[in-house]
Amino acid sequence: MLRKTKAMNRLKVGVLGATGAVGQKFIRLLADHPWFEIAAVAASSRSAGKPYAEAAHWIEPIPVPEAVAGMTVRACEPEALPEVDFVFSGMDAAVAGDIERRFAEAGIPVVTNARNYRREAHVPLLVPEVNPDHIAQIAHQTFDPSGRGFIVTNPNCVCVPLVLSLKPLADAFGIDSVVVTSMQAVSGAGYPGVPSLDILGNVVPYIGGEEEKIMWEPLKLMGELQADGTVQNSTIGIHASAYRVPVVEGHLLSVLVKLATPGVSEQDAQQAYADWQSPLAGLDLPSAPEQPVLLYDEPRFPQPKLHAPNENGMQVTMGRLRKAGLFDFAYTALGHNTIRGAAGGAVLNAEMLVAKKRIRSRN
Ligand SMILES: NC(=O)C1=CN([C@@H]2O[C@H](COP(=O)(O)OP(=O)(O)OC[C@H]3O[C@@H](n4cnc5c(N)ncnc54)[C@H](OP(=O)(O)O)[C@@H]3O)[C@@H](O)[C@H]2O)C=CC1
Ligand SMILES: N[C@@H](CC(=O)OP(=O)(O)O)C(=O)O
Repeated sequence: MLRKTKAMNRLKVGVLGATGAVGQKFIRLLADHPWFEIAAVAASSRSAGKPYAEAAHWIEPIPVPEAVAGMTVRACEPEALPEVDFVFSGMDAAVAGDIERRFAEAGIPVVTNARNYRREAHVPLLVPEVNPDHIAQIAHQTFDPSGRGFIVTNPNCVCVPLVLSLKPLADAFGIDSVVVTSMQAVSGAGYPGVPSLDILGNVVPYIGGEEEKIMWEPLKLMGELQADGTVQNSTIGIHASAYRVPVVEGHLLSVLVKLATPGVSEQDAQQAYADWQSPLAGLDLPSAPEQPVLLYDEPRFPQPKLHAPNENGMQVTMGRLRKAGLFDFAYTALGHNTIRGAAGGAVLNAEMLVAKKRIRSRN
């Protein structure tokens, strides 16, 4: 259930990569969205021309939404989606770069989950509760001289719970360094993903390319926007180790943090979480969680099975905040990887872009 918000004429959206694991999550989240209406679904030439329900190997635990099931899948080309106001992208990163650029050049805003443009100098890497000011980077993009078309990205699915859980500490005390170990759900690898013989009853201590993203993306997310539209990356030191574990949904993180302020007590740290205010409060965005970060007292919490679905999968949960020997604090954090860390994060980004009047109806 989305939050009830003020009624508006729904914007027409296209979903690129609509048949994939993330694409299906978009379809599910958008099926009853109060601001957005799915006008078109698109995927590779393997799927184009087929009814959506036939082209997609549907893995969501609800039936394919009726309004989408019979839609004909289109090619991922701007000319094939003339009626859309903007597109979401859940395309394979191997092809997303060129295709997303073509949509932006054609004047169609792209809100993407793929990794291709995250490091681009003028492309926002956005978590709206953490760096909403980075939206101003859009004005410096050169994809479309008219300024209508642009690209906004959401981060890697580990980085979302990492930066959201660090943010209250960063605002109150500053952060010197972080060591994070991620225990990542199999759904992060898409479908069919990790072979069952590799992951059942097992842990795989390597996910290709993941640690590099976890060590870099938070620096941009927590960096400072400059007048020329670039971001001066944060200088926080981050070390990451990424593990694949036999969990279906929810990436669990073990985090060690050294603060920039000495002598912070456990009570002060807890108070920082209690006092922290989301910059989204009052914006009335349909997918925004009431409480973006929830810190549990119960030492057995959070757990992926119990808490990844909190607030429709959009809340980051934390627990076991405690003093830690060589560092200042240790804690556990959890985020729903395919919702908050992927499609849901992108939908929230689009809602923020609508609220900031960066996305509008093209008619
Ligand atoms: N799974 C996750 O938790 C997360 C995934 N991501 C990113 O999201 C993206 C999608 O991931 P996921 O859904 O798991 O991947 P899938 O492999 O399940 O889906 C890929 C999608 O891309 C489409 N596609 C493939 N080739 C082309 C092409 N040449 N032209 C147009 N469309 C094409 C596929 O269409 P078709 O069905 O026709 O082949 C399909 O719709 C990736 O970039 C991934 O890195 C990011 C964060 C988390
Ligand atoms: N690598 C992530 C999913 C993913 O595709 O991430 P990214 O969007 O950063 O490439 C995982 O396995 O859980």
